[in-house]
Amino acid sequence: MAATIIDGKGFAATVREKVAAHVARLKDENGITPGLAVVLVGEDPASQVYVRAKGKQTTEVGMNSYEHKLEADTSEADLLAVIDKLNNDPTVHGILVQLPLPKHLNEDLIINSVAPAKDVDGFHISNVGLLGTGQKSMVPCTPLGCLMMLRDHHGSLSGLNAVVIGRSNIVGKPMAQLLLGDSCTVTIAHSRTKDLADVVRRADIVVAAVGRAEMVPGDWIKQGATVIDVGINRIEAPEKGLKEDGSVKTRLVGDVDFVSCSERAGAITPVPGGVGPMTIACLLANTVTACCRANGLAEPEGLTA
Ligand SMILES: NC(=O)C1=CN([C@@H]2O[C@H](COP(=O)(O)OP(=O)(O)OC[C@H]3O[C@@H](n4cnc5c(N)ncnc54)[C@H](OP(=O)(O)O)[C@@H]3O)[C@@H](O)[C@H]2O)C=CC1
Ligand SMILES: Nc1nc(=O)c2c([nH]1)NC[C@@H]1CN(c3ccc(C(=O)N[C@@H](CCC(=O)O)C(=O)O)cc3)C=[N+]21
Repeated sequence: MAATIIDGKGFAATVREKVAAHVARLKDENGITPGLAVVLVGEDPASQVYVRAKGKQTTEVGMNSYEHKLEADTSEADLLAVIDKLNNDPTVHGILVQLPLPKHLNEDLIINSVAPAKDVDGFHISNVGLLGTGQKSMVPCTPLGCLMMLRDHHGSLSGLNAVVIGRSNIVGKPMAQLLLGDSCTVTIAHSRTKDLADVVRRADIVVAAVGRAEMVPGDWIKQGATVIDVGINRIEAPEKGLKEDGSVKTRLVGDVDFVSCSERAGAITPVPGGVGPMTIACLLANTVTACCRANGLAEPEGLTA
């Protein structure tokens, strides 16, 4: 049986509609417009694409978008000063510092300088601790988007075996916390895991967040399992021909081999059009949530974990 393809792009559009409706209400009833500030240091081309997409979608749902583009050689002190200004700006409800940062900047220090209440990425140690102890927090956007799709597909996740491949602070670890919060039996696999194939074969839910193109083959997937593919990998696609500069054209693939995995899975997210669009939609959702909390107002329903 061919798997159901989980339409992340469509789901994300629904999330954005809910966000837009809540933003409209905040404006009408409270005279407040939520604002999201994105800070980009340097000129990484992939980061520029994401930041542009975030800015566009932020304004489309009726929120204010503020972009701060800083030179690649910006000093730590100057970056901290920008963040401090945003922390104290009442028109800014969410702050996102685009990662990765240039090597000379201390990523942990920068992340922890964002006011936790405005940390719409959910990366601040305070939010990490709140999530880990089951308290109300800002939840990282990518895992939140994955959780929303899983809940929508399964209803309850209680008692299911979930395997998360990858243990990064931005995807793997918070994903595992959220699945545990929904009463899955959670295994976190990583580069030192023995017999990864065996571990994955036991999973009712597989979340792949590794960063290795198509590394999960279909024969690792238990019949009927749900596969969430977080990976975004650009690979050469000679079948598409050459670019103007003579180099080979590229295409995006995930961390799972979509063709063989979709033969065994019950449901699977595609790349592109799966987790990626949900990540940005959840960023907007977190910004509205942060704005409501900052103003002591009721939060939108169904947009948090
Ligand atoms: N769709 C979206 O919105 C987003 C997509 N991404 C994508 O998700 C992927 C993962 O991102 P991120 O978490 O930041 O990546 P990291 O590089 O921070 O982490 C990768 C993880 O994969 C593990 N790993 C590496 N090789 C193997 C292997 N052979 N077998 C098992 N585990 C392995 C690493 O293990 P170890 O810890 O032992 O080194 C590590 O824990 C990337 O493709 C990224 O582009 C990321 C964020 C958002
Ligand atoms: N502070 C911070 N927070 C992040 O959330 C963050 C970050 N830094 N750095 C980079 C990663 C990556 N990330 C993606 C967001 C959207 C898509 C996305 O929309 N992808 C489209 C395709 C886009 C394309 O065509 O290139 C899709 O999968 O359909 C992908 C990846 C957020 N990240």
